[in-house]
Amino acid sequence: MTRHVLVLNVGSSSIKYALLDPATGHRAAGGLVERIGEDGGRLVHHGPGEEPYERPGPYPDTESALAALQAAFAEAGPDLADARLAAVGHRVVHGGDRYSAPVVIDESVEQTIEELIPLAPLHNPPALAGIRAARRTFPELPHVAVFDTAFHQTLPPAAHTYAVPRDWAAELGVRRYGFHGTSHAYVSRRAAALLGRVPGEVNSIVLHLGNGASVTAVAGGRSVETSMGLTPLEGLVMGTRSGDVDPALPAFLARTRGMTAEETDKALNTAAGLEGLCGARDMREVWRLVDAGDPAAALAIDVYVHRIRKYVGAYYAVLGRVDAVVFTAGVGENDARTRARALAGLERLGIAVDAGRNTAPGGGERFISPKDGEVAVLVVPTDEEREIAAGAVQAVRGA
Ligand SMILES: Nc1ncnc2c1ncn2[C@@H]1O[C@H](COP(=O)(O)OP(=O)(O)O)[C@@H](O)[C@H]1O
Ligand SMILES: CC(=O)OP(=O)(O)O
Ligand SMILES: [Mg+2]
Repeated sequence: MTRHVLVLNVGSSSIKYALLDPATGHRAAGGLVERIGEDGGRLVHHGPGEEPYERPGPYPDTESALAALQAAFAEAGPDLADARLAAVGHRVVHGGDRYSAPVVIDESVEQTIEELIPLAPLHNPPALAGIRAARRTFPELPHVAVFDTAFHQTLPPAAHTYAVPRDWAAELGVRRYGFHGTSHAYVSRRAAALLGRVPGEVNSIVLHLGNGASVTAVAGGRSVETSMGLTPLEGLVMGTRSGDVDPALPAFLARTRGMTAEETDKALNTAAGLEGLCGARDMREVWRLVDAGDPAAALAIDVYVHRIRKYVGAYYAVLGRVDAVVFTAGVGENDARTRARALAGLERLGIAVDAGRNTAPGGGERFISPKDGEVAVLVVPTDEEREIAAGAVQAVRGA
């Protein structure tokens, strides 16, 4: 085997992982440890065998989950020694304004990730726990952090500055950072390739619609505007996050319901979005409710697609010229109904979805705009793991 990278995406209760060859993108294995620290913990590993290798937990913590992952490789393959690991690549959501590229992890990088916890309370603590545990599990390997924020370090000041007292920015780092950058970078590059052009010539609007969701305006390969801000709460409607609300809302809730800042923050992150509107966070479930005649679910879809359409129009204005609108992540890649609804009525902007192409079976990279469409509308499956693996190798070479 050529040299591989083990990519870890450690979330609050799960670890997604992949073993891949950064040169070709070939995935030798991958899997998921879910419900870490809860009942019903489970590991599912896809190795060389036909059948997935599954092991029930419990997995009380990140360390035990990583041990299970090592055991899965040992028992179901491929052999990690044969993979001649070049590095372990870690997804880290918040890198502040310190990192615009992947970085080899040392004590000071760990410390920065820790200092940024207040800005990404849901995401940075598990990532840091994962880094610490993985460095103990694989002490001989270089570990590289690849940040969601890095691609957005090109945002111009007019886009990343909030109109608030300026000492908040200087003393506290209050500004827009943007997230999902690894996905936006990869997907915008693939979109340029599908148009047969170099990234520097292409303007695109990338819609990353997963559990978390964000939209980025990419001008000539650089992020110039994005919907997430100081934290991954701002912008689009998400599975459990509100996206944009009036900034006066927390004060209003404090006065009327006595809710603390912490309580409001938690509610807006975990009990809002689709979940808050209709009791379901999974888009497939939301559509099931719509089809069963549930008016709350129908409204949830209306709010979700209205928000997307509003951002597409705004980012059209930011870019001036748009070559492609690109859908990616779980909803963007799989949900033709949401795609069609989100871009409905934008024909005057040259943006249209062809019904036949949009609903044609089969995944992969594809055009869903009409043949003579002015703006290309594309579906590009994201591959954050491949982008992280490539970034890890680049950082190790540069170190
Ligand atoms: N076939 C599908 N139709 C509609 N939504 C889908 C489909 N498959 C996955 N999704 C949605 O994608 C979302 C998860 O996206 P994903 O990119 O996997 O999220 P994350 O990586 O943030 O956990 C869920 O809301 C899920 O319902
Ligand atoms: C930053 C972010 O929202 O990530 P995720 O979509 O994985 O929650
Ligand atoms: Mg995701």
